[in-house]
Amino acid sequence: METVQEKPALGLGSLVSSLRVVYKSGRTKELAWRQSQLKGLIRLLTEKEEEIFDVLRDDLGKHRTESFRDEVGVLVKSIKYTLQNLEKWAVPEKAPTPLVSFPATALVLPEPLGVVLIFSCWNFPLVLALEPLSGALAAGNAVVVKPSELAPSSAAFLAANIPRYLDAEAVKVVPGAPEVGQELMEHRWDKVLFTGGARVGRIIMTKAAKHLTPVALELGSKCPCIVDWLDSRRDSQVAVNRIIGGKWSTCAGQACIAIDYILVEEQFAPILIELLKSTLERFFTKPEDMARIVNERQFNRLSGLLEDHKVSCSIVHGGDLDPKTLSIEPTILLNPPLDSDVMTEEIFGPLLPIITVKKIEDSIEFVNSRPKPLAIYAFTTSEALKQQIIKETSSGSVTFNDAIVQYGLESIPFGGVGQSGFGQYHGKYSFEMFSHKKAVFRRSFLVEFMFRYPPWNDESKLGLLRHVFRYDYVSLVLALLGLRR
Ligand SMILES: NC(=O)C1=CN([C@@H]2O[C@H](COP(=O)(O)OP(=O)(O)OC[C@H]3O[C@@H](n4cnc5c(N)ncnc54)[C@H](O)[C@@H]3O)[C@@H](O)[C@H]2O)C=CC1
Ligand SMILES: CCCCCC(=O)O
Repeated sequence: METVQEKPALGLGSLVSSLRVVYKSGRTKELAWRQSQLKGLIRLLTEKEEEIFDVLRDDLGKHRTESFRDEVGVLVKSIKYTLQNLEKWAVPEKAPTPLVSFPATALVLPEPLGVVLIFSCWNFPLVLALEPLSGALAAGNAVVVKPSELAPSSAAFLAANIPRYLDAEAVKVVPGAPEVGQELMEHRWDKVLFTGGARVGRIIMTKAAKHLTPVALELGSKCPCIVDWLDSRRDSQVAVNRIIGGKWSTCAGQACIAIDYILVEEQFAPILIELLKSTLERFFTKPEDMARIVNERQFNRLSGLLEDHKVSCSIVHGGDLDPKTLSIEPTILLNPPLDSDVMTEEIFGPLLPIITVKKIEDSIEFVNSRPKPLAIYAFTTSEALKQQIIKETSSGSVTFNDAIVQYGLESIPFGGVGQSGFGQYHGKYSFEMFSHKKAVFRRSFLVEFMFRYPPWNDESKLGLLRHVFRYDYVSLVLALLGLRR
């Protein structure tokens, strides 16, 4: 039988082995342990709030208010929701049993997977590590978290504080370069959750295949925002507020569920652009009102998207870039070429192309002609258009008349579909992502249906089986009494 040869480790093999020993002790399975870990996370987030604001400012230039909204606040709310519901989620579900197995009982028992690995991304370095971590702990696993090296202050914060607030033997933070991630993937895990780009996602899947390790991939995409004409001036302003919130106000658009581009009927584009411009001027009055670009590589990638002359000619607002501060002002493009990189690659930054269509319904074909996105947004009061979008498009989620805030719902799953990823988490979905649903079936010796066994010497057993599988109790009893075949 082929054995997977583990390559020489960066000393991580002993880390994985130690976690398996801790998991085998059984303590992570205890409900009290799980609850204590969740309470530890809440303490970490509340007691260290100021330090968290500092590291998010260091890594991404996020204002403390934005950091509370998108990371600390949303995390504490989510973990409290898990704590409130964990006991209920952990209870086995009873399942009905068929007549053929009478008498019997069946249930579905959630059990932890074992030792799991979480890769988080740099743009929301706390929430993308601790949201899945909370689910893995709630499910009773031992966990390794590999934060991104592109948010070094946040990674260092997690490495220093997770052992102080959680069970340091059962929860490990392994910061470091991609090579550390490569090395971690040489080992067998009971589940890997990867958040990041498709390029690395493929590497993760390839390495996981050696050990048949189940993987969840939370990847990126181009999230469209369909903007229908809104009769009310107030609704139009609210829509523009929320479009800005779903783009520039959330990590400067460096978000997997940020609005990537807008689709709008051509006659309404000028009105929309003017409203966007006036609102941007009110929202962003000083540099710290918007996060910066994470690093020079991403800055150069984004400025490269504007270098194409046909694209730069399509700029109708913004376009200023400052390599010294890695900041790019909110930029709006009107009908850049559809074959340009800005319309074919995930933007993941503060550039917003507006594409005009003849009829708003044409947006659906436009969206469907591209890979399935993580999120679709549509601002409309037309129920018909909403139903058409729900029925005729496919995406990780669809949000009407807002953007990005769907991330804050613990009650609905978060995750991609198709090339935007697979595996869903948040709330109970996080618990389920890191649980195995074990079927438990109990039979009695009391009743034995001999007609389930050979010798098949006549058709009578077939007749009885027919009655049993049809739940035809009367025919079964009459047949057993010899009064019917
Ligand atoms: N679906 C979601 O929840 C999210 C998706 N994303 C997506 O992530 C992308 C941005 O992330 P990127 O800068 O591409 O990060 P990345 O994909 O390069 O890195 C992500 C993580 O993988 C690790 N890593 C990098 N190379 C590795 C390797 N060869 N082996 C093992 N681990 C490795 C990194 O250290 C980091 O922890 C965008 O496409 C964005 O849409 C970002 C945030 C959330
Ligand atoms: C608001 C928090 C969003 C986190 C996931 C993302 O869009 O990258």
